[in-house]
Amino acid sequence: MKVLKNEEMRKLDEIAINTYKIPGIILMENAGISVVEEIEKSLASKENKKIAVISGLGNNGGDGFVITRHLMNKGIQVITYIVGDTSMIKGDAKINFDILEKMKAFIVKLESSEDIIQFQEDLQQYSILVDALLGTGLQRTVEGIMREVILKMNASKKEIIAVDIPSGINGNDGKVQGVAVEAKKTITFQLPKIGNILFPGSYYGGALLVKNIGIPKEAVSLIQSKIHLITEEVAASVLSKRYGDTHKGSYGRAFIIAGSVGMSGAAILASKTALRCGAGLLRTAVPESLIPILENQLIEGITVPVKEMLDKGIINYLKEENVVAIGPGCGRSQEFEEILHTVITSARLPLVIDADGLNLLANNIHLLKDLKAPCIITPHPGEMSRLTGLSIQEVNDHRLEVAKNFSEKWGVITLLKGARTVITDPQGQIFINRTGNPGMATAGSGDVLTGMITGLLSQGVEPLQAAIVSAYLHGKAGDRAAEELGEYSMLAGDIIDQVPFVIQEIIRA
Ligand SMILES: NC(=O)C1=CN([C@@H]2O[C@H](COP(=O)(O)OP(=O)(O)OC[C@H]3O[C@@H](n4cnc5c(N)ncnc54)[C@H](OP(=O)(O)O)[C@@H]3O)[C@@H](O)[C@H]2O)[C@@H](O)CC1
Ligand SMILES: Nc1ncnc2c1ncn2[C@@H]1O[C@H](COP(=O)(O)OP(=O)(O)O)[C@@H](O)[C@H]1O
Ligand SMILES: [K+]
Repeated sequence: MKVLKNEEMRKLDEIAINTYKIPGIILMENAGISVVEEIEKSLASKENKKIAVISGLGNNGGDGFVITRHLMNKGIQVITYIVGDTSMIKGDAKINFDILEKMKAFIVKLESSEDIIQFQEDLQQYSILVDALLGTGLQRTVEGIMREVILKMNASKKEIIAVDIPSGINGNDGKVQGVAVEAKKTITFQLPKIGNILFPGSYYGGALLVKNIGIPKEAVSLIQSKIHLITEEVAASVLSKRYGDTHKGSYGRAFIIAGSVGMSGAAILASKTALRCGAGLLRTAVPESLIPILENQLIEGITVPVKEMLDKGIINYLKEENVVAIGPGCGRSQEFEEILHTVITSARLPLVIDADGLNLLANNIHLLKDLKAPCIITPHPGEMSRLTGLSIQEVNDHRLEVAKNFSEKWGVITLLKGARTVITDPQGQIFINRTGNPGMATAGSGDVLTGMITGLLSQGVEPLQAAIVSAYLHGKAGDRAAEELGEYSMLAGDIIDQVPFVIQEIIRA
């Protein structure tokens, strides 16, 4: 699903209105009605049915006027607050404002500090507040009366439903422009905006619902956005049912180079996951001293000593494999550095580089120019900072751009981990993942992700798809683990335990 910037959403509205001749007021009507449906759902469980719709002067406020009208028609008690000088309302919003006046709707204007004192008192009587102050037209830091109104709405602790995007959140990047509404749910129109998806905007928005407002599919296809939200349908298109007449060889051979003394767990986690994600055959190369531990923990996989790889020739050793992953828990030994160097510059099979593999790479980033095969790197922000020389703060502040620039510069698929993992390719495409939770911020969960990507690549899944689907699957398995065990207690191994159920769920859907 495409994710839009404010300007792109405006362009889409324009195409619908100018090319497809759908009057803007119809789009506004549909937008308002779609929010009313959600208000009714929230209202069903409440005794107090009184609602406040809090509108601005733009089209987001216009949606609010439509919402008021429909709630009135349904016999629901509703009061509209308007922030600012109502003589400034124009266009479709003005038409809807005039209708409300004719309907003798209860309208309160908020223009001064005294009005705010009364507003704060009033808020206690409502069951739901509808936030229709600012949408994709947010231009600058929110100040003055508008800021006061938002602060009072938040302080009221009432359930807030946001129209399109929580007011104060920048649709282009999810950042708070001074202050923002904290909503329980947000109904966004036609397609999500970046600010609905990325943090902190996503946190402020609560549950996100995307509602169609009648813009034709063809119009959507005219918008050239390169940013996509990863959906279950994408995962389902990759994780198809297996064909009956297949065998172990049909699902490929995966090779994982991982582990060091004190970090055998990383090798085990990645390996187990690759098998759970369907790899036909798996070999894991670890330092010799770890072999007994792996043999004990991973009976389905084959374990080989790293030294044997070096003795027999790294490339020769990998010639039957379909994918090689390097890095989880491998430390920064010279042996691994040599393997990484050779694999990057000479191996002709898909490559996944994670964790210490990335730390080793950071010392010698130019090796990537000699890649002979598709490569996926899976840094967390700390590793990305080492790879790029940017600070962690800079990486986190510009997650999409940082990952995109890295992919374009080095010709790799970049999977930048964290809350809202971002995947980018050398063509400038950006995919954002919404699954997952803070319970996954636990040692080893990154190793599980590497195992997933490796398992899918072994089965011939295209590298970009493997990265996208793994991020989705990983987060979804993490969400199930959090549901069962809680975010505090879940461990990386618990994510693996959920993988079979998640895959089955996706295949059956
Ligand atoms: N046909 C369509 O296009 C459809 C659009 N739809 C809806 O329209 C929304 C976009 O509407 P929009 O473009 O009118 O902008 P909107 O979010 O209402 O904000 C503009 C107003 O806010 C003000 N303002 C800005 N920043 C401010 C600040 N920091 N602090 C204070 N004020 C600030 C700005 O004032 P000005 O800058 O002019 O002084 C102006 O008054 C979109 O999110 C969706 O809900 C749907 O109905 C579907 C059809
Ligand atoms: N708050 C969060 N929301 C969603 N996913 C998260 C969150 N915190 C961590 N994760 C995911 O957990 C994984 C952690 O990986 P990583 O930092 O490499 O851990 P480790 O090195 O311990 O294995 C990543 O896939 C990351 O996206
Ligand atoms: K809003």
